[in-house]
Amino acid sequence: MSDDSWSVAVDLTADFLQRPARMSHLLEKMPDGWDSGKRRACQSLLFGTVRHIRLLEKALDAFLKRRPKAKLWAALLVASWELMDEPEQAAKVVHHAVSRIGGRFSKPEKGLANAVLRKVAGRLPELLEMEVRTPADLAWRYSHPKWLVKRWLKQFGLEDTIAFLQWNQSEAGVFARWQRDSQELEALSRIEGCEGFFRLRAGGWGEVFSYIEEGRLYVQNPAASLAPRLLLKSVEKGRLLDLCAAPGGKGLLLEAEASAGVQEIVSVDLDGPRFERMKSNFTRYGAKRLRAEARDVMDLSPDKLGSFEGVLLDAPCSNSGVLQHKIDARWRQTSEGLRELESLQRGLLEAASGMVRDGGVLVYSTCSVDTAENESLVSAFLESEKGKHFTLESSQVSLPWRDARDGAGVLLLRRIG
Ligand SMILES: C[S@@+](CC[C@H](N)C(=O)[O-])C[C@H]1O[C@@H](n2cnc3c(N)ncnc32)[C@H](O)[C@@H]1O
Repeated sequence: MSDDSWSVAVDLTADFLQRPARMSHLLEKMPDGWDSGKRRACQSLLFGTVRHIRLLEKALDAFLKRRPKAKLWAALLVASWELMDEPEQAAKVVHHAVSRIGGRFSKPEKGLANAVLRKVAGRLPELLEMEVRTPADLAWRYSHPKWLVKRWLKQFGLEDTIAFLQWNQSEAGVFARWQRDSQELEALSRIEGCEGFFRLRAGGWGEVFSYIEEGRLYVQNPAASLAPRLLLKSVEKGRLLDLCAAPGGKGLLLEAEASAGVQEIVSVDLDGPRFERMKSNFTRYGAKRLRAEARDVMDLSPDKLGSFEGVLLDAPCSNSGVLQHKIDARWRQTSEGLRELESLQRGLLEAASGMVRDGGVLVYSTCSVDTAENESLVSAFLESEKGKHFTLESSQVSLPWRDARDGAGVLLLRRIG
């Protein structure tokens, strides 16, 4: 690993500690001229450190009277992640980290790093082997906010919550689906139980890259198929409405799998960069039946767009089902923010319901595993003035630790009058 990759990983970790920004935004700060090897090395250090941040902090805090200034603290965290990742290389890791720290910080700071990292190398295996059960212990062991752990303990119980936390801490796989002209590739292996989806083998990017660029292969988690496929089971002809659609992943699946009787799919999202990305995805993937409309779902009415046989609402959510690959998201949530989200989801569901024609179906979906954002939200809608025209026909939940794919909630409602 180059000193550059290490040093930039330290700077980006310090940035993250100051404000838990999205990882994708932090990665944009890597120097332009870097080759893929340097990028990969830096990203892997940053992701490992951020994913395990509370555990690494706990290991270090035990040997420090107070935390040092931000950049040195970040350097110690990155080095501690390396110790956790490669325990058998501890002596080498400490040696490299101390010499890099010596190149950036003062002599006493180098001395401090040397003393602390040697102790951390011994402490980390002990922490990893500890049996943890309380919300506070689970929170540091698996690096999640305590309030989220408590919430999940209430909903899933101890065993499943631990399995969920462990899932979030494991490295995310990459999955893909052929949009058109599928072919057998070494880099892609079939996934049992999820028709049409493939797992990308480690080191396989080189082989698939051109297919993605040409608009043939779409990177997508198998859980993303649940909502569009449930909708398509109920609609064989007419028009479909794809709400909260950008960047267009579920819309593209609708386009690829809808029967010939479906003439048009209207994909709606707010104007902005995500909408533009959706439009260019539709062009790149040659999606002829998809029409992108920049609109606010709250302002939709059948007067403008007509009504639809099938409506898919993929509501913005807490992302609790995709924390394995959105490793920063857990730190950007608050319980207050969740309540605001639930109220937005309720508003969007009510607005979406107005677009379904008599006898038609509405699929509500999120990438959250929380009942409050899925089943409970839909139950409350069914009790409301608008909801009394609908009945719940089916619902599915994808639980990552059980189903080995992203989490999701998918509920199908039918308009009965
Ligand atoms: C879960 S993402 C959608 C992912 C998308 N369905 C896909 O499969 O690629 C939620 C989307 O909701 C959109 N959104 C949020 N509020 C909206 C509103 N009032 N009107 C339209 N779109 C909205 C966001 O811009 C975001 O793109």
